[in-house]
Amino acid sequence: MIGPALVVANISKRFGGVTAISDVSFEVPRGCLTALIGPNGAGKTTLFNLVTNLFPWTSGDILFNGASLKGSSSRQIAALGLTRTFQTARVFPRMTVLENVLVGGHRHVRSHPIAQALWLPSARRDEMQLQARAEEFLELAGLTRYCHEPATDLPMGSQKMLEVVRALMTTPQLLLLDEPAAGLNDSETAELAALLCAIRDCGVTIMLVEHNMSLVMSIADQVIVLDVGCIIASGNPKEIRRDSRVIAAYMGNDGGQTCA
Ligand SMILES: Nc1ncnc2c1ncn2[C@@H]1O[C@H](COP(=O)(O)OP(=O)(O)OP(=O)(O)O)[C@@H](O)[C@H]1O
Repeated sequence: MIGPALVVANISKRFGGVTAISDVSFEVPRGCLTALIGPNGAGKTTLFNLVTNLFPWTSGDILFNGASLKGSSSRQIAALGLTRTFQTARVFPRMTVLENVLVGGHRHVRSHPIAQALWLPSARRDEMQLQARAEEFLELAGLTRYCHEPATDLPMGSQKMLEVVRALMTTPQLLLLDEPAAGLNDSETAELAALLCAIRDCGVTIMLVEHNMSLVMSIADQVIVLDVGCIIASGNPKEIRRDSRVIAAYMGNDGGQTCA
């Protein structure tokens, strides 16, 4: 596949009198890690919600692999290979870590439902392949030792990693991660950074919304900065770090965020 993975073209979104996104255009290059940053209320999550069609946009278009996502349901978008995680970790309680990961892969089981119900060899083969893939991803994320633990017993950082691993089981082409480092300590953040780089290096395109600037600046290939629904800057981390509009936007924010 050639061309950008995602094209956002002149997208606007209004909620009543509030313009949350105003004529925003950008491209997400294939195989790269793009970070979407901006002060609180800039419109980052709204943009993710538009890409995954949680609600319709007011004008413009969003193309995934060259085709418009307009009118597609969230389920159809997921089937195209676009997977997202949410700000708060959503692990399934009463399931182990491994079971949580397996849930993410069941859409890809090819055996016939009757073969699955009767536990025929084709179904057993599918399940074994799925489990092998899940174990591989858990190892990549350093979660193997928790495999058979209840997922809710994991520390928050590991639950966030688990969510990313479960998303990987859907074989995404584009992974949208909403604040994956929120609530993580420094060593958990470093583990997450390593996991995201490994995923990107496997060819998966990643787009993340993130407030942790040192994480963004250390792993992003491209950074897009939103402020009050508009793009105020885009470029590589080096360019963004010294952009006066970005510095001004963050200096005016009370959240104590710095663009270091
Ligand atoms: N469902 C909604 N109904 C009305 N207004 C909304 C809705 N969702 C978002 N908004 C408004 O859109 C603007 C952008 O919000 P959004 O949550 O996208 O910002 P954000 O950059 O993700 O912020 P944060 O970093 O705090 O999560 C805000 O003014 C917000 O109040």
